[in-house]
Amino acid sequence: MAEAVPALCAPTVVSDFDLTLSRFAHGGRRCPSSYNILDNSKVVSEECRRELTALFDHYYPIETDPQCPMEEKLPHMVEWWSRAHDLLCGQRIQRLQIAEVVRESGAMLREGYGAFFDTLHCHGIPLFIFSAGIGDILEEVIRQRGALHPNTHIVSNYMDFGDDGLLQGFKAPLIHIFNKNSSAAASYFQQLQGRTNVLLLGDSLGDLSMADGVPGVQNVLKIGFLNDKVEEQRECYLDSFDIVLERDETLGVVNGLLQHILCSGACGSAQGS
Ligand SMILES: Nc1ccn([C@@H]2O[C@H](COP(=O)(O)O)[C@@H](O)[C@H]2O)c(=O)n1
Repeated sequence: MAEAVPALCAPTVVSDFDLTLSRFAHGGRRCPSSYNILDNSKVVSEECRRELTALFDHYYPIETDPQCPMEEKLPHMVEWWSRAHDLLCGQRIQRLQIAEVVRESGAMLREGYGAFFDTLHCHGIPLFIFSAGIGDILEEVIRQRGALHPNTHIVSNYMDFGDDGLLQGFKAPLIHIFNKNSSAAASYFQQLQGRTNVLLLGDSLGDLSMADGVPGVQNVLKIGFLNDKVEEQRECYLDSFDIVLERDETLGVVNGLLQHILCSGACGSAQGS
């Protein structure tokens, strides 16, 4: 294991999962989000899949409408997540089926994910994944790629299984695309006290608030993956993120930045700063 970089020099990484650490597209086809992995699996009936697709077709355009203010989108997002959870809970999904569902899915992490997860682990840099997806699914995606290390902490929508092993609900609080902030992550944020630099990775404007509430933070470098509706959303993304990566399916820029930061951090500590 490489030497841990002093906390003051090293950043904390706060990242979204779906379509940020996971790919948006591959070979011209869209890759599944953690919800899509479950929706498209054999543990969901055809009828339920049709209903979930209808929800996606109705709500996704609202989620990504650059003309619609966030406050107006909010009730629609709560409605989408709640209706999808109700449908999934009617499917008799077993805890033991999750690993197989992920194995049989087309889930893909962005190119360069191995270097990304390993670098953070080796240098003792906390990785906080804040996702409005399904925690059990995304955690399994990372685990199956051998990239789930103890420096990773995930806050997401985790499934609640009953004593019979069947999905009976989702644990509170419900995390949707526009409520990712300290209210859902306050206790974990306390552990980050003293780390003043944050590298924030996201693909949605809702991801911009993910590091709000980390105590004592001085610098947040915001990197945005602009995957979809690129022309319509470019201006807004450029105004909101420090770096915007258009249709970039890799973690190359992030890995390059990490190397640079770690190199300067190590130099700084050698000079006693
Ligand atoms: N029933 C649903 C609800 C949400 N989604 C998509 O999942 C993404 C999860 O959000 P992240 O914060 O992890 O990026 C979001 O972009 C929704 O479009 C879904 O597919 N089905």
